[in-house]
Amino acid sequence: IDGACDLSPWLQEEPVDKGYHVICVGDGEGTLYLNASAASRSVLKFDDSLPEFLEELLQIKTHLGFKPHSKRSSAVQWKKQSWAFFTVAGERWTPEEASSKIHEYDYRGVLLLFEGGTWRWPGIRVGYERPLQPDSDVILRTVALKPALFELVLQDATKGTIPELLSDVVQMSEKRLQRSLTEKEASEVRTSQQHWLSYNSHPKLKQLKKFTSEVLRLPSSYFERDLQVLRYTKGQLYDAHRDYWDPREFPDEERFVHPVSKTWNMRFATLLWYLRDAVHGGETWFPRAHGGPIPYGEWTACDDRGVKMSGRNGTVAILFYSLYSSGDIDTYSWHCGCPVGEGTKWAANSWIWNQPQSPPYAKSRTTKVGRNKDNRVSLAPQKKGATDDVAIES
Ligand SMILES: O=C(O)CCC(=O)C(=O)O
Ligand SMILES: [Fe+2]
Repeated sequence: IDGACDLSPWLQEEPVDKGYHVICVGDGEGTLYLNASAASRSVLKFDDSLPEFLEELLQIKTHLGFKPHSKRSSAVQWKKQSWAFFTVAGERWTPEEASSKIHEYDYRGVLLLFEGGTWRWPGIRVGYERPLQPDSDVILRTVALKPALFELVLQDATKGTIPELLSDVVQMSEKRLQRSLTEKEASEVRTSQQHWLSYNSHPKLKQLKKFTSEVLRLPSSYFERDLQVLRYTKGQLYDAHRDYWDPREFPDEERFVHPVSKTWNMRFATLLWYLRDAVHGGETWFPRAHGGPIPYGEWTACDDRGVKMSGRNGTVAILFYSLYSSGDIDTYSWHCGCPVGEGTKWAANSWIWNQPQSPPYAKSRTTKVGRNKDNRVSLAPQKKGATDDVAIES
C-alpha cells in the first residue's frame, strides 16, 4: 500500500514484462515504479509537462529497435503505437488525457503505463489469482511469467454460460463444418484439422467475442476476424511454434507495417479455448516456460521441460502474450499442441493483435509471401518447427 494506492495487484515480483510501469498518483506528486518493480520506487512531481517528463524519464522509444538477425539487418524502422495510461479498471488514457485527468479532474490512485499502448495483464507471480472484475467468478491464474501465461478458471466449471458456449461451438462445428474439416489437407507440422468461424455468424459466437473482449480488456476491433476451431484426433499434433512472426525471418518485412497507422502490426496475444478434452495427451506444451531453451529437433517432446496445459483440470482457456508491453516479441512464447493419445481434442484460437484490424486489411494482411508451400518460414532459422500460424486458409 502506497498512500491511497493498493499496488499489490500491479507490481511484478520480477521485472519480466518490458515496457510496463506503475504510478501511484497523489497530490502534486506521486510514486513511479519503474518496470512495475517495488525495488525501483522513485518520487515523481506532477506538473503540466508530466507526459513529456515521463517519456524522457522512461526513455520510451518510438522505435522497437530489433537487433539485426545474423547477417541480415532490418530495412524497416519499426514505429510503435503511442504509449498510453490505463486505470486499474481498464480505461485507456492518452498521455494528454492523463495530464488533464490528473490536474483538472484530480484523479488519484493507481495508473498503469504500457509503452506499446495496449492493455496487457501483469503476471505478478506464479500462482497469482485475480477475478476478471471485482465481482466476477472468472479467475485469471498466472501459470508462468516467462512467457506471460495464464489459465482461465471458473468458480464452478460445470455451470454457467461459458461452458455452455464452448460446447455450443463444438456442436456448431461438428454439425455444420464436418465436410470442410475432413477435406482440409493437413501438413506435417500441423496435422490437426481446422475451420474458421466468423464471430458475427451466430449470436453465441458474438457472445464469445464479447467475453473475449472482457478477458483481454481490448476492443474486438483488435481481434482476428474469425475464431479458428481446431480438432485433433488420435496422433494429431502441432509442432512447437510461435503465434507471432519474427520479421527477421521474412523477406518482405513491410507486411508487418499496419496499412493505415503505419506502425508495427503484429499478433499480440492468443486466447486458446479448451472446448473438449482428449482422454490422454493433447496438452499445450510451453517448452520455454520459466526460461528454458528452444527444444530444437524435439518439437513435440511434451516432456517435463516448461509447462503443459489442458482443460482436464477445469481450465476453460489459456491466455498468453506473444509481445511484451513494449511491443517487442517475447521469444519465450514457443508452444506445441501435443499428440493426442486417446480421444478427440477440440480447441479454438481467438487471436488478438496489437491494434485495430478492421476490414478490408484484415483479409490481405496474411498472405503466403515469405513461406514455401509447406507453410514454413523461408528464411533462417531453417529448422523444422520454426513455423508460425498463418491465417491463409479462409
Ligand atoms: O492445440 C493446441 O494446444 C495449440 C494450438 C496452437 O498453438 C495454435 O493453433 O496456434
Ligand atoms: Fe499456436
